[in-house]
Amino acid sequence: MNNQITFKYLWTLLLNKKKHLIIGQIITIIAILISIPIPLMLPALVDEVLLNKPDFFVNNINTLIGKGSAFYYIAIVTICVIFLRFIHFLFSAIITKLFTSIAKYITFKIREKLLNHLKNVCMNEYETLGSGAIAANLITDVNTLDNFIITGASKFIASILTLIAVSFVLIAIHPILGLMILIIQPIIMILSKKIAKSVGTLKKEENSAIEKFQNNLGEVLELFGQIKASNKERYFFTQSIKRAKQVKDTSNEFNYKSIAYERFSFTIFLAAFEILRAAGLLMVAYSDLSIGMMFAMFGYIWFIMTPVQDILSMQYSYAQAKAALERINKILELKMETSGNTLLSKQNDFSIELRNLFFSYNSEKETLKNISLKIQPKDKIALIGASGSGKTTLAQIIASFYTKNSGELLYNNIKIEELNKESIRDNIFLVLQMPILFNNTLRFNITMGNDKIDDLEIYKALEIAQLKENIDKMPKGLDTIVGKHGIRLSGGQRQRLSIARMIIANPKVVIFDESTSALDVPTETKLFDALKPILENKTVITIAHRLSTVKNAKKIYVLEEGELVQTGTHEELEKVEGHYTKFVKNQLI
Ligand SMILES: Nc1ncnc2c1ncn2[C@@H]1O[C@H](COP(=O)(O)OP(=O)(O)OP(=O)(O)O)[C@@H](O)[C@H]1O
Repeated sequence: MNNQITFKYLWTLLLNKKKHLIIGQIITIIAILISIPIPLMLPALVDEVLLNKPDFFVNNINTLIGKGSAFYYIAIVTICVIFLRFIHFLFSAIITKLFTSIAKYITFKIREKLLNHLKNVCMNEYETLGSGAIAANLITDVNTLDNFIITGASKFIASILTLIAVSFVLIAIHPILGLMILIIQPIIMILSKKIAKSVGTLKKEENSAIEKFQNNLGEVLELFGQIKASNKERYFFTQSIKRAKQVKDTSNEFNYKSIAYERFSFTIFLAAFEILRAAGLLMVAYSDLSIGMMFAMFGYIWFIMTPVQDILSMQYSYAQAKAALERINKILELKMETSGNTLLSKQNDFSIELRNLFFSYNSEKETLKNISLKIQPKDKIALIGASGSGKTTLAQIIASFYTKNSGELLYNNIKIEELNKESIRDNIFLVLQMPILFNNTLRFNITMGNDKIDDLEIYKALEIAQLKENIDKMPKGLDTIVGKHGIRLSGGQRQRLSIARMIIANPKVVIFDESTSALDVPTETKLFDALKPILENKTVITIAHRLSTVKNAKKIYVLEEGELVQTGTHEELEKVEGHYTKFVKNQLI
């Protein structure tokens, strides 16, 4: 799929920052050139000053500054080394700044692409992944890519260049010892990497055990009262103890083995270092390698550790990035909602018609089967049925949240496929039983962030929704923060807030999905009395379990296991023995 994020796509984004990239690479080369001679400079003085064999450094100091004592030469070279180290640091900081900005640009572009796709994804598709997985993709997986880009764009090339430059220096000083270092050192590091990998597996096992323990503990503590009430302490706490034991076992395994492996790997490195040191001494004894250059070569053994490590970790970082890309692309694979060009005007009333409509959330079960109905403008209809019969689903299909599987859905005799989805949702308001609120002010939740709506209008809506009194009592009034999901409001307050939101939105069609179930009967009656003039000119679809709420509807539809089984007025339906009469009898009981 060409919409996917591939390594090629990352490369294209990288090339958008070509200027930064080129400057970064040039500064990297300069920084490498500055750092390469550092391990060589002071050891060279062993030969030139201590063993009295003046060469490059002493000769140049003599010509440029003048002759002096051993202290004088050592001091000058030390100052130069320290100076070079600071300059190298300065360049490294610039490089980090440049490459970080490139990586952040790319990760921002990826997040932007994902969010732009997500905003147009179908609800049915969205639910296949769920908010948790999507959030993890957008945060953790994109961070993994960020890490890969920084490693790849800056460290990888720099490490290869450093290794090439050091190889030249080592082979120029002493080819045999140089080659030995260049071969043995990476082998040791590969070995340590392998050891680290097995420690990584143990760490994963420990993390998984901790996660299971944490989830179990969280649930047990949250449901402590429930567990006590059902006398199930022994069962639940035995489970928690079992999980705690798994944490003990895996942590124990990881802790001692990780320390042992770490020390083992360092010991192997030191052993190799000793072998190279011995080889160095032998080269001094049996070849033309000077003592000073031998020390310099030891310095380079430490020097190449970082670039070798960076190159080796590139493989790991690449594998991680590949896995992260696969997960990220799952978001981009979610099908987008299609939207037509025809607008459903807010000025004109419209009918809603369903013809042989089928819908399912998943392949296991059909939730709505062969639904056909027509709702005329300003109709007042009711939808009843047992719990799980598909009422909310039907309401959400009408409000165009979900996409039907087959059949037809028409607004004003225009097929949904031809209509602009935004214009449908602008005209249809679904008042839910459990409205989800933003953790923001009451004002924000009522206006949905539309600051053109003034407080006067909000208060009017609140008065109709029977919520004004409650809000007047709150010290911060409309500026009260409602908490996550509206936790600081009661269920009934949340429902009335959603009704106030509907009044402000002023749609053509209102669907009440058990939207007043948390209200007491007097408040509900007052609310619907106040709403009467507002609803008069609107199409109203009411989903309710109370007979009193549905009785006066112009038409009542009865749903049973996703099928429309009865249609008619209260009086008509009452006459035939069937689902509706059962519903009425249940109410009377
Ligand atoms: N998001 C979803 N994903 C998968 N299945 C769902 C989803 N929402 C509802 N269902 C299933 O679809 C069926 C119909 O659910 P729906 O909520 O439409 O019923 P309902 O008649 O409104 O029930 P209630 O009166 O209890 O609100 C149920 O079997 C339910 O489990």
